[in-house]
Amino acid sequence: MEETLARRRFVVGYALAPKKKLSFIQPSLVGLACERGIDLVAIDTSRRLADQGPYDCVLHKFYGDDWKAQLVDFASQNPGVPIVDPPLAIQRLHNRISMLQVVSELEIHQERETFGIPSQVVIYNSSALSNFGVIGALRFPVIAKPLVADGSAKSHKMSLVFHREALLKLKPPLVLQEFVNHGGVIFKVYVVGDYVQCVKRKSLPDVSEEKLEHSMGSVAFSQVSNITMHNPADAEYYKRLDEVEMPPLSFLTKIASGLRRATGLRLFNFDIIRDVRAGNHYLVIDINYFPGYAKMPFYEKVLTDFFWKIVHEKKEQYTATSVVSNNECKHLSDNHNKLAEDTEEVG
Ligand SMILES: Nc1ncnc2c1ncn2[C@@H]1O[C@H](COP(=O)(O)OP(=O)(O)OP(=O)(O)O)[C@@H](O)[C@H]1O
Ligand SMILES: O=P(O)(O)O[C@H]1[C@H](OP(=O)(O)O)[C@@H](OP(=O)(O)O)[C@@H](O)[C@@H](O)[C@@H]1OP(=O)(O)O
Ligand SMILES: [Mg+2]
Ligand SMILES: [Mg+2]
Repeated sequence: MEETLARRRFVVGYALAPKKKLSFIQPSLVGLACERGIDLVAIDTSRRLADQGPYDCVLHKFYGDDWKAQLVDFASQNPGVPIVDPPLAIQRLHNRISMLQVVSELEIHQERETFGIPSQVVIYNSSALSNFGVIGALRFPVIAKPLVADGSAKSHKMSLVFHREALLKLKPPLVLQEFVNHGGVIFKVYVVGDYVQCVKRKSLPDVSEEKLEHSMGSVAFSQVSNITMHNPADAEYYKRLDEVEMPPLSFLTKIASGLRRATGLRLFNFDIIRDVRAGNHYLVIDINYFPGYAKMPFYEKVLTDFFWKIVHEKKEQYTATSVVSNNECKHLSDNHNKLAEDTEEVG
């Protein structure tokens, strides 16, 4: 028997929204995983999950009560198959208060660096926006963020608010979080199981006392740090960004492991900024489930290694039986390439 035929293959079933599928399921990832014996197979979310498979792992960024019930049903029938990640664990990130609560609870020992979260208050109704007892302790400017962070476009719509009066036009429920000057650079820390990688991204510029005094009302913005295409007009900024020192990886790894343990999540990133007033104090401002990994250097290898570990941890209980040779991996990758091109032409 040929060696390739004798090798056991594994199936990772994925349930992702169309946009996420397009960005994450790249031919380069599908091809590499295939070479390592792992087939990435789309789950048909219009059919019962428990009727599909067999899978060695279920990967998902998909929401709703029906989907949660499907996962529970699937888990009861396939107790050995890991679900990445459990809906209950993900849910904690859908509220910007419970999301950061977990950071405040971490106990990490690091010689030089310290970390925390910005001061913030939660506002459930409009009357609280004019209640000095509620907002009196906040220092302006503040960022108003929707309380819910469920991945909808609405949940990313924010405003930088310079003065108390400008709060009145905001629509609760929201979180008012103190804006911390951080040199216009944000660090995005990608976590994939026990792997951690940090990248620098553009952020909002610092607000000086003078600017605060002369600024009126508020400024709306959305997903500033998601810009990967550099505008040539910003050449000077990106030159400076290149030179910005990263936080020590050992420090970020400790935070990442702490968050992994506390939340039970394996796929997430967190945004962290360095307070310009105290060069070694950091603030975690956001945590995202299953972020845009395709923007992370070497994502194919990192994710393939992760899938490999997950399916091998469970290999005693395997049920999937598909057998594909390396030549077929090439076909699979080519087909995905074709699919991606077709989709691009359509879109
Ligand atoms: N407390 C803060 N102090 C300074 N800047 C902040 C603060 N909170 C947010 N920002 C800036 O606003 C941006 C958006 O905030 P945040 O990351 O909370 O939003 P998001 O929509 O959840 O982002 P993502 O696209 O990463 O999910 C940050 O990337 C950062 O540039
Ligand atoms: O769109 P991208 O692939 O870039 O990924 C973004 C991801 O969108 P998607 O899951 O719809 O793809 C966002 O998730 P939701 O909050 O909207 O759920 C959020 O995690 C962003 O932080 C990600 O960007 P990154 O932080 O990695 O730069
Ligand atoms: Mg963010
Ligand atoms: Mg976010």
